[in-house]
Amino acid sequence: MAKGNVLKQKDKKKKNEPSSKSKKGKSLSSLYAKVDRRKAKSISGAILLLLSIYLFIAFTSYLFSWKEDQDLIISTTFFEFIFGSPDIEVTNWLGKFGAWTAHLFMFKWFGIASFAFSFLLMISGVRLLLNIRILPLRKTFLVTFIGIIWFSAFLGLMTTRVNYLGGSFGYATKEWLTSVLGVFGAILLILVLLFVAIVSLFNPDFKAIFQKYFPKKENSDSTLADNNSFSQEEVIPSEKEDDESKALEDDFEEEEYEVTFKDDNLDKQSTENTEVEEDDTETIETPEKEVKSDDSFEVVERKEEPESEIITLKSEISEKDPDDNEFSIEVAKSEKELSDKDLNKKAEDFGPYDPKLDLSSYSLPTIDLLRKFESNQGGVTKEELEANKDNIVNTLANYKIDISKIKATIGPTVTLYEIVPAPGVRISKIKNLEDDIALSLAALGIRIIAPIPGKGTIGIEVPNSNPEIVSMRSLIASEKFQSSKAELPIVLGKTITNETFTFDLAKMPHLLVAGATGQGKSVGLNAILVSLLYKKHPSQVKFVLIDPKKVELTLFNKIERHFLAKLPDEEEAIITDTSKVVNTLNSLCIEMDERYDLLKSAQTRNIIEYNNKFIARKLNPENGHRYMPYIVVLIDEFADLIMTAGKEVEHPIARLAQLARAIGIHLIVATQRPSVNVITGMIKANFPARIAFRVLSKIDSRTILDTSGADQLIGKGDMLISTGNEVIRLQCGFVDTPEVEDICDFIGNQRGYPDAMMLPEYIGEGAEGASLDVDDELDSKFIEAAEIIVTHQQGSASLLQRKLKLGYNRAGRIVDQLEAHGIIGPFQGSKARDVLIPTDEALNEHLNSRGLR
Ligand SMILES: Nc1ncnc2c1ncn2[C@@H]1O[C@H](COP(=O)(O)OP(=O)(O)OP(=O)(O)O)[C@@H](O)[C@H]1O
Repeated sequence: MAKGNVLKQKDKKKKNEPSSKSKKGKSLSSLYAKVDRRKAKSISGAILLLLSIYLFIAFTSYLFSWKEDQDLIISTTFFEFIFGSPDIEVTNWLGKFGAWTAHLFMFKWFGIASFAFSFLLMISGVRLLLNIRILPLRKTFLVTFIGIIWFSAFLGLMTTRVNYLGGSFGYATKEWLTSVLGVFGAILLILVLLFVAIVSLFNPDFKAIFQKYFPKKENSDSTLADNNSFSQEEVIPSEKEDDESKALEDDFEEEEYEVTFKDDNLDKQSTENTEVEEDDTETIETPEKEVKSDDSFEVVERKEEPESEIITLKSEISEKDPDDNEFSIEVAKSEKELSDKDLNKKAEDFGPYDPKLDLSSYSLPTIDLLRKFESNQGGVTKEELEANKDNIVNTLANYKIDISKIKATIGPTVTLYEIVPAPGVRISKIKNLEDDIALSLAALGIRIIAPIPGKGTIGIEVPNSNPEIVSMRSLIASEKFQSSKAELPIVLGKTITNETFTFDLAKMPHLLVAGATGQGKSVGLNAILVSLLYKKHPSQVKFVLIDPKKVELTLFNKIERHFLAKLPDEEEAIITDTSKVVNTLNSLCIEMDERYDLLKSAQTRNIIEYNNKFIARKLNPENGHRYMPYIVVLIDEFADLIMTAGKEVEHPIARLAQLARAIGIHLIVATQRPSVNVITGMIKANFPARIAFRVLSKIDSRTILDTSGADQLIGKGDMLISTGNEVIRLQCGFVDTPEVEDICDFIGNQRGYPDAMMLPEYIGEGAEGASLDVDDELDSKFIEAAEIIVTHQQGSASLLQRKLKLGYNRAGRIVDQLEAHGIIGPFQGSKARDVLIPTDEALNEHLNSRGLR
């Protein structure tokens, strides 16, 4: 900040105090700003809605009244018609203006397609007035405008003169098109345009549609349908094949591509074999041919062993046509090429996996949800600077410390006076005078940094008498944050040299936050969450929020379906109950272990490499691979947890803190009471990055930062952050509860996932159901699980996890129970277990005979 800007008039000062009295004024002004914005939105929304209704009625009425009104409108000008003789009587329900508007839209412009304008006004109005998002606006406008033009042109073709069907536009288009292309050509062009528009806007799967309405005979199954398919769903039925190939080769990539180009093989095979058919009628293996001629044979083969069938086909071709060497070689060649080239081509054709696709219309919160603090710019007057400087110099002079230079850097809440001592002055001498200097400056929160690392000067931080609020808005809008390429970018505040302070949580990799009550800890935590919400898509990061105080984080409930993760079967995503905290932390440990397994099987070292590989479609989801969002675990009031659950909490936290960095789980642990029995050695050792708001004693400061200083902060967001090697003083960005609420509303009102992200299930030792065993009570989902296993003929726990949305442990237990009841075979290493019951009917009988139903 330029010095000129900083030196503010004293009379402005009072307004800048964020607390108590002035807080009221501030929140009022921001309230006005908000109310004004809302008002403007509501008013324009209401106007659009009314316009929409007006147009709709005018257009509808026009359909009945156009004959009577048209003469009146055409025979005169607009002004004469509207303002001229009151004797002119129109039939339109909305009078002259209604008649004229409808005439304009329906007759002069686009005909009956003009109704779409009313529709567009309606969805815009509802969006502004009620903040309800019926449809994505941009796409709807695009589609509707194209639709209007097309319809008008299409209906124009049907008419012989200008009328309300296609309007003048439709008629003119028809005239021109028919003169250029003739009637038939014009119709053809219009239909082609429709097709092009549909394909480019919606890209429908014509094959699927065709199959839906003209299903193949039960036997023809997937031969042709699968030709182009590479989607995850469609690969699912072939799980059994996967399992077999798993046994052969652990390499998931190859497996995936086998599934992929298998289909193309069939395609190619079919064309090639059709040629065979011409030459040699003996080659009955032609898939297409077989579909037609011998359905049952083909189906059995295809359903159960499509892959091995391909192999059979290959060998049969080469074996059965030994004379036709040329032809055989051709087949072999093309297959080799497929196995190498198609592999890459498929991935290229299909494009990389896009984790955001499920919520592709998601938009990041807009900056206007955050408040401006323009009228609250704090600052330091020249007199204040002079007075402080004189005080420092005099105090030091009293102790016979000479200084050769002094320089002031003004920050948002603190001014840093940098002193260059005269030669021969011992630094420790100045440091020891900390309290005396503070006394003579009559200010709280003096901090002496002797020396400032890397500068060779001694710093004395003196709080400004009129601290400035650092608005979250200014931080989020800062270029530094916006251009940040960090995985988990966080903007926390401004340094005392007024630089925006950003960091990457993924690199920290965990944060310990401490501060006495009322010093800005909750605001700081909100600032961290808000930073992530302003940068990340719901598919990229999930929060686990633990809030024993029960009130601090409730606002974030609204973004449950977008950003939160929770235990299965839990109603509330935000955890307030200590016993559930233990389960959640242990569940996170399970998630961590699972992620490590996945990383290992993908031969990657960390989440970034893993996700990149997944995005490049080199990992097969059928083998349990999935895109991994980062998980940020935020624990507010850690002391409470340690007091109630002790080691039970400490142990999983220490484990996560030690191991979770590579797999994208990051902890933020906050506490009011930074005593050694809360922040134990084990916790401390694993949290190199620590934040301290003001604490009450030097001891507390040492407990958190390993150095004093936090006890001398001035509160209200004044903080120190230690990243292991240096301690930086920051003024934390201020984000108020209504702002957080607005942001959560903004996100919550958008389309979300069906549910919060499910963490793996963890059942603690003493918890209900822990003793559930094969011999004991069956799991409530046992029957459902058995049915799924038998229907899919695949005995795998991951299938159950997916289909029944179960945690890892519970699915594992159900699998054990299924084995005990003879429904699936024993564990076979990497291969899926055998399913011992062939059909649903057999399963029914089996369950009945054992009295399980
Ligand atoms: N960064 C900031 N800038 C300006 N004022 C702040 C800032 N942070 C906090 N404050 C002021 O301090 C008050 C208390 O902050 P906050 O609620 O975050 O404290 P806390 O440490 O979380 O307290 P507790 O632990 O009791 O919840 C806020 O209402 C606000 O007026």
